[in-house]
Amino acid sequence: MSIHINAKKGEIAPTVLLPGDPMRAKWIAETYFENPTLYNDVRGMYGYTGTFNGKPISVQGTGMGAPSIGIYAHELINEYEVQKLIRVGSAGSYQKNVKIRDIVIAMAASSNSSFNNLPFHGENFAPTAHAELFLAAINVANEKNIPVKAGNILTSDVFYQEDPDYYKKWAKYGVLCVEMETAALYTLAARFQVKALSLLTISDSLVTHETTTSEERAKTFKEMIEIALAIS
Ligand SMILES: O=P(O)(O)O[C@H]1O[C@H](CO)[C@@H](O)[C@H]1O
Ligand SMILES: O=c1cc[nH]c(=O)[nH]1
Repeated sequence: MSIHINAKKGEIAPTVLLPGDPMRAKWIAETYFENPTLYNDVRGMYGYTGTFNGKPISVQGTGMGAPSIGIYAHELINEYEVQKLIRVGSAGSYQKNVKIRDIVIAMAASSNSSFNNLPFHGENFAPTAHAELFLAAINVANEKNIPVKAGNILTSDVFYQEDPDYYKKWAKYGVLCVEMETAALYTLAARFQVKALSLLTISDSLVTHETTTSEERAKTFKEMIEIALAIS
């Protein structure tokens, strides 16, 4: 057992899918896993292990923001020897051509979070996807005819920005969308030499102010989960 996960050693698979929402973890386990077993309910942050096509796989809710995913990723890697961490999240679009329901694969994660500033003392570490996982995800998307966009994203500590135009400075540099965890995940994966990738589905747009219903989100999350499972 670790501080935030009450699983025994060996109960978590070497590959873990990481949604922010613990209810999405439950949905993924119950929809896609064979024989899912709940291994964690500490703080309601559900974690399940099952198999997919006979291969062990886990899914663990991470909560929202860099500090929260930082705790779960750290414990999964260091206490449970997880080797492959695949975030399956939602994000807000920063570009006109990144539309709601689109899937974005995060090549890199810019950030306004202090998560990376603290260890690097103000110098800049560039958090990037694991190249092998990134290429595998692009190949699966092509094989399955699932359109995806890939590029730089923003990991933000703030969901409700005071300035409604805040997004524009990032958009100008080609940043595709905003979410709240990937930079921390990629940095920890680099630190502990494991593989990480973030797959994101656009749930709303900062540009057009469109949003998706929960039903629509579940439907498009399906394609993102299909990619994640295929590279797991
Ligand atoms: O849908 P999830 O994975 O939680 O991701 C996004 O949604 C949350 C904000 O609503 C943040 O965690 C953000 O990163
Ligand atoms: O962090 C997030 C996630 C979805 N939509 C946003 O606007 N921000």
